[in-house]
Amino acid sequence: MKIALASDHAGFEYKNYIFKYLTEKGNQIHDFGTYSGESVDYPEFVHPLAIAVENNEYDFGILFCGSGEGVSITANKHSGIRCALCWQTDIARLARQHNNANVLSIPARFIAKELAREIIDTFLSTNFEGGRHQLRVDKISRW
Ligand SMILES: O=C(CO)[C@H](O)[C@H](O)[C@H](O)COP(=O)(O)O
Repeated sequence: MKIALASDHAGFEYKNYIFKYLTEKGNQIHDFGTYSGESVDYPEFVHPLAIAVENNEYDFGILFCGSGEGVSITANKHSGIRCALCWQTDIARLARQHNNANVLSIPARFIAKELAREIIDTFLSTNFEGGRHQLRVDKISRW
């Protein structure tokens, strides 16, 4: 799978951990930054990832910040992005099954790295159910 990653400083450590994990599993990963723990502004890293995912250059995007909120709010400004903030595996599963989410947001300051990994595995391995959910997803951007 082709997966794009991005974070701010608060999500930097988790992004690096997940980059290594997903690369070792055989995925093609692109890191849109940030590239250090120095304080940065998350929109600068989220917008380029969102544009690339929207252009189908990647199968999915995964974002990391302290609460997961800022990166999620930013990503969802792009009409082709459905970014889901997930702190439990069941929420990640439903984000794919019901919402066809194409970007996942991880609250790095609120969950353990191991749980983040499980959430990401669930998100990437769950398919969209379509059907009644497709009608709803279509109405998100066509209102
Ligand atoms: O956008 C956020 C808050 O909803 C993210 O959690 C950021 O990572 C956070 O705002 C960064 O805070 P900091 O005090 O500048 O490290």
